Amino acid sequence: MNNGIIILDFGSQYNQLIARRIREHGVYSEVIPFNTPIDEIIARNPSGIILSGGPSSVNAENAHLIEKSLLEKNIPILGICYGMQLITHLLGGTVKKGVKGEYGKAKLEIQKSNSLLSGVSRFSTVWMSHFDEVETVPEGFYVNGMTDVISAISNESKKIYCVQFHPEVSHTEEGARMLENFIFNVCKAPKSWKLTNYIDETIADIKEKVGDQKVILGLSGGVDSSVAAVLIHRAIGDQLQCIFVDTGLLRKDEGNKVMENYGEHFNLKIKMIDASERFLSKLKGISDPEQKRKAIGNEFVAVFDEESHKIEGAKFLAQGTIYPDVIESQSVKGPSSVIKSHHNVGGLPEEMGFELLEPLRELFKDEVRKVGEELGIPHHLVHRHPFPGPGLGIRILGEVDEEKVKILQEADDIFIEELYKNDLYDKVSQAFVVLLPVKSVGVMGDERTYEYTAVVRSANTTDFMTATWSRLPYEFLDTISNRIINEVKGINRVAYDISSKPPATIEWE
Ligand SMILES: Nc1ncnc2c1ncn2[C@@H]1O[C@H](COP(=O)(O)OP(=O)(O)OP(=O)(O)O)[C@@H](O)[C@H]1O
Ligand SMILES: O=c1[nH]c(=O)c2[nH+]cn([C@@H]3O[C@H](COP(=O)(O)O)[C@@H](O)[C@H]3O)c2[nH]1
Ligand SMILES: NC(=O)CC[C@H](N)C(=O)O
Ligand SMILES: [Mg+2]
Repeated sequence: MNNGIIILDFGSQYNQLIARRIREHGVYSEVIPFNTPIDEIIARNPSGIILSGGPSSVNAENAHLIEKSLLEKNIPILGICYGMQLITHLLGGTVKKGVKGEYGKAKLEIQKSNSLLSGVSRFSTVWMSHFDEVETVPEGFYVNGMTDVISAISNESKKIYCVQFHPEVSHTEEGARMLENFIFNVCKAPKSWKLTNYIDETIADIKEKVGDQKVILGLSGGVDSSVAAVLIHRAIGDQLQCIFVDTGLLRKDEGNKVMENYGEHFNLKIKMIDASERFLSKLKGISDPEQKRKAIGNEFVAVFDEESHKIEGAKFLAQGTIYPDVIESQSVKGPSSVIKSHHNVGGLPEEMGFELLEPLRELFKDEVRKVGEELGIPHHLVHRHPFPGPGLGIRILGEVDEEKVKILQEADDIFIEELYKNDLYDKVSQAFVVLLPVKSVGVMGDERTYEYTAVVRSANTTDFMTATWSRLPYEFLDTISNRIINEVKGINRVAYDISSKPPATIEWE
């Protein structure tokens, strides 16, 4: 990571965003746990270190602390929110509980500019989320800016800068400039993060690591596994064997499309396993969402395990793990409650006996897409909406059977086709149809009908943690509804989901 920017993770929700913003400037950045030993941090030779925000309070008994000596290594430091409070606390200033805290927008007034705030207007809007506040600043520090509280302080000779607001979120008007000032003016970080270099280096690494052994990979046709497959194929060609499991719960014609797009076009060796009967029989009689997810997840592991051991001499298991998956699994944010059990190959048991190969584990999703495009994967494939492992199994509410799968595939296909036709697909983050186990009365051609209800769902989001429903044009919704009701036998009513996340979730189960 030589010369990149290290972000010490104290549990803020925005850490990934900071890293992405920095990488967008061509500077490498990574998020590591706050309690990483100092030697390890120094060994990475960072150009600068950012101490993130976090839920803890510096005065609390079990506060997340670091050794003060990290602030004395002559490496530029930026403390954000909790990071500012921590620096203040460690260097002899004081932090107290605020009276009401500041949440959301606040007005920042700059009183004394510095290298971090250079070029920032005297008054600007910043975004806050804190309760504690700095009461007195450490010796040698100046107050550079105020909201209702002390909001920017620094000690320029020590190259330590602190802000109480979050420069990484877009609601902080001049936040981008501040981060840019930090990485270039203060840290003098080199612009050495280029995806083309990453591709070349990764291909060389894979070649060296794999030698003349075989690699297997679960290919879903989704973005991550497909980009991983094409990248690995570049490195080792036919030593890569892909396994594509047709769970019977995929979108219309998905199997053929995967074989065509990646088998024919990219010459990947793909073994397609038709396991639809196995999955459908395991789902018989189950209508509880969590039980369905578990049943599908277990069957997936069973099928994958059997098939992978049929491939002689396979030593490596490749996965499309990406950086957010890595950060989420190591974050300090304790265990959160289980809303849904997500399943994917990341959940494959360790005792399968393969060595892991994860060539995308340092990349964010938008970077994975760029790598895909560099490798020649067409735009519409690398910009596909995510599709969950359990597939249509969790979009058919209640018990799943073959007939319902067919009905849903047809309806979903119409929706997606129309989104592309109307140039809307890339404007929404995830769109699909859900089939309800609810029948209602309708009238078609003077005949009474009694059929299922379909719900059209489209969400806009950047991180899939929060989302709003897409404001699709009425005329467009009208087209969808007409086409689905007229063309799909079994559906006589269409509803549009206008719930945001939270409190709803994107999927219905
Ligand atoms: N039908 C399938 N056959 C083989 N492997 C699969 C299948 N479905 C999922 N997987 C494996 O599970 C992993 C996780 O799935 P996930 O949906 O998170 O990622 P993805 O499908 O690669 O990308 P995206 O997030 O764009 O859908 C995939 O990378 C793939 O290795
Ligand atoms: O690979 C996956 N395996 C799963 O089991 C799974 N469940 C939900 N999702 C996807 O996660 C995102 C957030 O979904 P929710 O708002 O419904 O929790 C959305 O993009 C969902 O499609 C899954 N992806
Ligand atoms: N967002 C933050 O980093 C908050 C810091 C600290 N927990 C506070 O409430 O002041
Ligand atoms: Mg997927």
